Amino acid sequence: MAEKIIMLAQQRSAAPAIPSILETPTGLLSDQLARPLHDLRISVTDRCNFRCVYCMPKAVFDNDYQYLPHTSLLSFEEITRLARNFIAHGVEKIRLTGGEPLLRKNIEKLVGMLAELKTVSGKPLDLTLTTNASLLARKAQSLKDAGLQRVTVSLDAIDNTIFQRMNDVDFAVEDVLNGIAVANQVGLGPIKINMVVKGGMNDQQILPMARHFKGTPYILRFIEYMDVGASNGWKMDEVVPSAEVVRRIHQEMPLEAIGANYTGETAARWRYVDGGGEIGVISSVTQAFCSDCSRARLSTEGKLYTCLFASSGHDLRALLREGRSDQEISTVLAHLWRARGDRYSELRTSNTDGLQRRANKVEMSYIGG
Ligand SMILES: Nc1nc2c(ncn2[C@@H]2O[C@H](COP(=O)(O)OP(=O)(O)OP(=O)(O)O)[C@@H](O)[C@H]2O)c(=O)[nH]1
Ligand SMILES: C[S@@+](CC[C@H](N)C(=O)[O-])C[C@H]1O[C@@H](n2cnc3c(N)ncnc32)[C@H](O)[C@@H]1O
Ligand code: SF4
Ligand code: SF4
Repeated sequence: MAEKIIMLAQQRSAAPAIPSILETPTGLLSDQLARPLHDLRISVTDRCNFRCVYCMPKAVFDNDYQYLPHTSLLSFEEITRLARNFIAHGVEKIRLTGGEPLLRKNIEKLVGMLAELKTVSGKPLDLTLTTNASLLARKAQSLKDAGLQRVTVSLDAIDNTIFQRMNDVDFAVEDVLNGIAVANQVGLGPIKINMVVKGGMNDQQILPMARHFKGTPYILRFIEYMDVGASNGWKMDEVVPSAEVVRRIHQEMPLEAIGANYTGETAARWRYVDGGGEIGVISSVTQAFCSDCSRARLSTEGKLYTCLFASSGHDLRALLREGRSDQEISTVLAHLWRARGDRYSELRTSNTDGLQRRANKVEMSYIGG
């Protein structure tokens, strides 16, 4: 397979109409929908110590669940080598995720290795990590020292009973808040707080969460519950549209829309009219943002996925372990990105029933959220 892709890419790049990737001045790529490759999300483990009902429900992720064996995982050296190849094609942001990334042993070492890489234009990477914060208070300082720039923390409720119902392992809100405070103190900000809103589970927490974080340095973002993977039993009627989230908050704490920080940002931004800071809404179900999607995902075992909702990936680990050169790996990446036409969420909007039947969508804990 890899052989075929390399040959195909070489044939293509030999044709006069398509410049070879080595001739591309900045190494920047564009896919079938003219989207650049800008953001690489790396899943460093498929394991987690939470069992969030919308992500790793206990009924599926039980004691018999087969996680990947350690030998399947990419080593830190392999991750860094692939990251360098992605960066050569224009990646400027790397997010470490999972599963719970802070469960990966010596994660600080990987952060240190990635922090040394520079973008094509010579700037430092935007190096960040998404975490449930269970180990954040303990690790924040060493992550900062290793070169991590910022963190995003998931928190689905400010009410302890509701939060514990969401994480399903009795983890306390107070401990997440402590992790956030320590991360902020050591300089891992600006910190974003991600809340997945699942209708009937935690939507009554929209206002309490907004009240809690208003006027703090933290940016709260509400995420529409998505049909990722095949185990969360997703139903459209459990999605609370972002427009409803904004309506509820605006009624009590007036909001106004503000522009995006950058093209392809997942969140639409709103600020409090009274100067109390900003919130974001991530409307991947009701207002899909595929048209600007510049995100590639590297799974725990080294497969490249060009969409969060893909059912298969491309085995980059095999290339590494077969002893391929950086030039060959780079050629494969270029070929795969140029062939990319994914826009699952946009298609879902127009055909929910049909897409629900897509088989074997990968789990978010495996591909990285
Ligand atoms: N459908 C879809 N959802 C996504 C995608 N990327 C992120 N999300 C959702 O948005 C959530 C927030 O993602 P983050 O990684 O915090 O967002 P981000 O926009 O990369 O964050 P910043 O770097 O801080 O701007 C994720 O947990 C997913 O639920 C995507 O490519 N497609
Ligand atoms: C998969 S987790 C991995 C990182 C870390 N364990 C955490 O929870 O922050 C990354 C993000 O994906 C989000 N997520 C997981 N399942 C989701 C779903 N079905 N719909 C929307 N967001 C989801 C989580 O809320 C979290 O913010
Ligand atoms: S959302 Fe994050 S914390 Fe929750 S189960 Fe998934 S990987 Fe774990
Ligand atoms: S559904 Fe796929 S193409 Fe659309 S924004 Fe998400 S990852 Fe990107």
